[in-house]
Amino acid sequence: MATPVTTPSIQEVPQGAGTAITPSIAPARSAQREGGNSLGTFGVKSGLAQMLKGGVIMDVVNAEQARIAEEAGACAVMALERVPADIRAEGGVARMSDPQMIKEIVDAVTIPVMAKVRIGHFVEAQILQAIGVDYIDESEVLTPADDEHHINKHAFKVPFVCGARDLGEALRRISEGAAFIRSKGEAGTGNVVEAVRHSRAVMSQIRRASVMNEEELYLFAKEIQAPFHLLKETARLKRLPVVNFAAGGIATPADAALMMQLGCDGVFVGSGIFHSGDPAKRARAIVQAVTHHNNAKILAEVSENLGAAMVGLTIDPNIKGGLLAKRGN
Ligand SMILES: O=C(CO)[C@H](O)[C@H](O)COP(=O)(O)O
Repeated sequence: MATPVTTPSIQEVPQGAGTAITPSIAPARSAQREGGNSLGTFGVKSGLAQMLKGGVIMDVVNAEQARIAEEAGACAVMALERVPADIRAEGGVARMSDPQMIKEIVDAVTIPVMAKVRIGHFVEAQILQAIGVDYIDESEVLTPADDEHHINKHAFKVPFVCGARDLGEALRRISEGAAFIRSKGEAGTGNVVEAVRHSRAVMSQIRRASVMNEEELYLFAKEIQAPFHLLKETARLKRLPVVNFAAGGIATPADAALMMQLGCDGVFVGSGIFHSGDPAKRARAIVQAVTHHNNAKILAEVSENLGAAMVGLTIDPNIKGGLLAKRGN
């Protein structure tokens, strides 16, 4: 398990959710696996996610890659059969990965293991919870199973991560029980522009909300289709009430540092590492870049001689595989 990086700071949680407490990550994982029933509150789930702050979460498709990620300093891995660039290139229906393959990755590392389910596919989520993954990503990278409903994430003990393009989308996911938000970006492109767009959108809407009075907040909640109580809490905190990572298209140490300087709490890197010339070196460099995101000298050092970066794609409406970020709303 990862060494805790921060102490959970969220004191107020979504209506109907449990009480925030300071969690210990290891008992939470073992209790989840043993089917314990006392760890499912929103406070615990969002508190566990706080421990990943300042870290890099890397997509891995086998135990060997998971070990490389852990040695490079990843704070967690995302276990999946195909990284987004391959899902995009190969097409077809992308589903939850084989539980056996996920279990091999869980057994290979000591850091938390995440795995993806299709949007709305609550049975895939039941399966991942049963095999003891640490976090579930209800992800637009997989083919949606339900084009109207997301999973009721309050019904699960395991914390969920969800993607968002703006503040309204982020708060709708939190109201469904997401304990961790990430930008959608445009996964599998190696192009950071959409992650920048989505993270800037969330942050500028939070800045606007933070100076509104209550009447204005009611109107803004209607405009962005966000639950009022969550918008009010976000305005008070001047940040999302859960951790907010960047994801989708991050391929270089400079991309990762850019997202951190824009105010993200950490980054996901999928295709960018294991589709590059020297995955171990790039993985270490991206971890260093996130840690030292404000130090241009260190950023220059870690950016040297990394070998080939993944080939990037221009994002246009005819992009192969379509725009993944448009899935789910
Ligand atoms: O869905 C994800 C985060 O949960 C992916 O891990 C992430 O978006 C990867 O994208 P990319 O391959 O562009 O880095």
